Formats: sequence, structure tokens, C-alpha cells
Amino acid sequence: MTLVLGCIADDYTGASDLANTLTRCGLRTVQTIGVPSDDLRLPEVDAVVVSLKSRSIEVGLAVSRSRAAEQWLRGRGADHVLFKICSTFDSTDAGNIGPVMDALRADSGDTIVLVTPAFPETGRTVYMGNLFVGVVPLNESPLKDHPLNPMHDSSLVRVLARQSRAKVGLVDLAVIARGPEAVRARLADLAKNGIGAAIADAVFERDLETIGTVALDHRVSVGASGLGLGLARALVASGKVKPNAPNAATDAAVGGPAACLAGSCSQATLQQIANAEKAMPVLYLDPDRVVAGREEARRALSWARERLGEGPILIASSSTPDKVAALQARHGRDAAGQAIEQAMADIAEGLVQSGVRRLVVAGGETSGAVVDRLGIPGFLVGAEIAAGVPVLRAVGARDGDMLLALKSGNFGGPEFFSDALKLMR
Ligand SMILES: Nc1ncnc2c1ncn2[C@@H]1O[C@H](COP(=O)(O)OP(=O)(O)OP(=O)(O)O)[C@@H](O)[C@H]1O
Ligand SMILES: O=C(O)[C@@H](O)C(=O)CO
Repeated sequence: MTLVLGCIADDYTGASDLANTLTRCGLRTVQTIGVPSDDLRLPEVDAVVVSLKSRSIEVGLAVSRSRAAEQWLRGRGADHVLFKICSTFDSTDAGNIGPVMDALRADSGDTIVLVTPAFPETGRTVYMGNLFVGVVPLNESPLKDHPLNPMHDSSLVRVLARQSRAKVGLVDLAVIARGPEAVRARLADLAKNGIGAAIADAVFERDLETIGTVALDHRVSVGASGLGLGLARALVASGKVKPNAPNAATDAAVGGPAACLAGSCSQATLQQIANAEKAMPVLYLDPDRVVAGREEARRALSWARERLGEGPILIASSSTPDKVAALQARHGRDAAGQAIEQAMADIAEGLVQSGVRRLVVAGGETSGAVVDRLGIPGFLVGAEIAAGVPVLRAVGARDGDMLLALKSGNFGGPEFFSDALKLMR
């Protein structure tokens, strides 16, 4: 297997979002969970997205795990490695985007790295280095209330400069609009002035195509699915890869009971859960009882087992920003988050033991905890449920054939859970 593109994603939903984009652009793509073991049988592919759960962990671990993934990808021929971050730049001043970028840049020998989280299909655009979520700047969007990494500054030049050892510059939209040669010239100027990372503006997909074309001159880039689109289209346009249709093997039905788990507290997910109440039974976990011990997960499992024979169910820990803040004040942010993630993993494991083979999970950290517990080593990409969310078919899973959908907190339409289950037969 010789990869034309290697990718390292800092969470599992982000990885499936990117794998979806690459697949739709014609790259044969597989998503692995962590660095694959040698005995994992992977199909012949153009791109591998290694999913890490490194967005909110201690910085040293995020760096070492990303480096291990990079080495594996380079060892399989990847000339270019994309570090996939969230389209809302989820991170704190301690990292982990800047430190991982610094390490990958040092390993690659690149003098300057292009960085853009723009993903216009989901309303993420970057102008003058400021990230917009829909019509509002990042710091006015619901991301200001994120449970783990509240985003309070829309200037990505400033945000990245606080995290990175590199000086950070900007390639603004006027330069991007003039095409690849203008971008190359601006990057050369920035690099001459000692700048090691450049936030690139992008509002339309054509901007990402320009950025993708230039990024391929380098060994590393940093961005969200939009940059994946730019890189993939540039690879196809240059003839380095022949476009393929998505793998039909992912379409075969799995059947059996279906369940949904939601740990994301994003506005989008809260609305999707409220709408799901019309379509399936919904159980809200009591977060204080989750933090207190494992009984709440057991209660949820017996509630689910009584209903699984009749149709899909949904179990949610999600709550509103004021309630999340109150819980965190009582127990600490990390302790609360981890306890809830582990409860979701317990519930997922119990559901699969009860025969569930179709599972929808909302939230990146939540998905990470669930997929790790289920011991799934990788996924093939199937139909697209919503922008950035594909149906995934597990490969090499100990529980056999299984379909999952891992939804980024902010993604999906109002009826996401029903939409997902319609495509997961
Ligand atoms: N009621 C709650 N109170 C406090 N924290 C919660 C609650 N419910 C879930 N959490 C925690 O909030 C975090 C949500 O992060 P997660 O990554 O799963 O969702 P997200 O950030 O919306 O999704 P994404 O990363 O895909 O955008 C998890 O650590 C989860 O355990
Ligand atoms: O880029 C995004 O917004 C998503 O793929 C994601 O990473 C959310 O966790």
C-alpha cells in the first residue's frame, strides 16, 4: 500500500468527517483507531485517517501519539500529512494544536505550515484570520460554552500564537483569490521573516482548492475537512490519484437492534435530542449520579434492554450550558467529563452485548470513549448522513459486523438521529 495522503485526526468524529470528505472526493480512504497493528487487514487505499483522542489530553501525550501516527503514515509512503483539527479550532491556550503542529513541522523539515479550519459546507469560514461559525465570529458562537474548551477569541492568528513556538502570520483572502502562485509568494515572504505558521483565509471551496494545491508543496498542513477537500481535489487534478466511487461493500445491511448515545452538549445536539423524542424513547442520564458511580449506567442499560426489541432508543447525558457549568463546579471539569464518557462506554458495551449492531454516537470525546471500549480498530466509509457525518462500517471488530455513525457535536440537521437510522439498515 502506498498512500498519497496521510492524516492524523485529533478526535474520532473529526476523523470520520475527514474520511467522508476524502471518500466523496474520490480517494479510497480508511479510518483507523489509533496507529493500526500490523495484523489489521486494510484494503488497498489512497488515504488513511489515523484517529487519535488527543484534542483534550495532556500536551506531551498528544505530541507523542501524533508523532507515532506520522511515522506510521510516512512509513506507508505518505509524502503529505494533514493534521485534522476541529473546524471550530477546539483547543486551549495550552494546546494541543500548536504543540502538535510544531512537532510535525520539526519532523518534516518544512519552514512554514499552512493552517485553516475553514469548512464552508458546514458554515465555517475564515476571513482576515478570524473564524466565523455561520454568521457569527467564533467567540460569539455556541463554542463559547463548550464543556472542555470554550472558545473566547475568534482571531486564529492570536489563538495559535499563544499555543505555538512558531511566529504566526496570515495569508489573507485577497492573496488566496489570486491563486496558487500568489500564495506561494506570500508564504516565501512570511518564511523569510521567520514566520513558521500561516493562517489561511478561506470562504469558498475554490479557496480551499488553492490552499490544497499549495499545501502539497509542503510535507505537513493543519486544518479541518475543508482542507482535506482542497488536498484531495488537488491530488486528483494533478493525476496523482484516480478518482474512485465510494466502496459499495459498505452498503450491505446489518440488521438487529439500534441505539443512539449523546454526550455532546452542543446546541445542535440538544435540539436533535429534543426532536428525537417524537421518534424513539429517550432517557436522560442524571449527571450527578453518573459521577457518583456506575449504578446510573446500569439503570440506563436495563431501561434500554426493556425497549430494544420495539425499535431504536436514545440515551443522553447532554445538558444546557448552565447545568454543565453547575455540574463542573460541583465535581471539576475533567472529572465530570471523564465520568460521563466512561458511563457512555459502559452503556455502549452493554448494548452491544445485548445485540445492538447499529449505533449512533454524538460527540467527539464521547465517540472516542465508546469506540475504544468496543475495541473497533477501523472503519470503512459508507453513505453520507449529513455534511461531515458518514455511515461507518467497522473492520476487524471483535463483535463482528457493525454500523456506526460518529457525529461531531455541531453537525447534522434537526432530525439527525432518525436520518442516521434510515441509512443504517
Ligand atoms: N451533562 C453534562 N455535564 C457536563 N459535562 C458533560 C455532560 N454531558 C456530557 N459531558 C461531557 O462533555 C464533553 C462533550 O464532548 P464531546 O466531544 O463528546 O462533544 P462535542 O464537543 O459537542 O463534540 P465534538 O468534539 O465532536 O464537536 C464530554 O467530555 C462529555 O463527557
Ligand atoms: O471539524 C469539525 O468540526 C469536526 O470534524 C470535529 O472535529 C468535531 O469534533
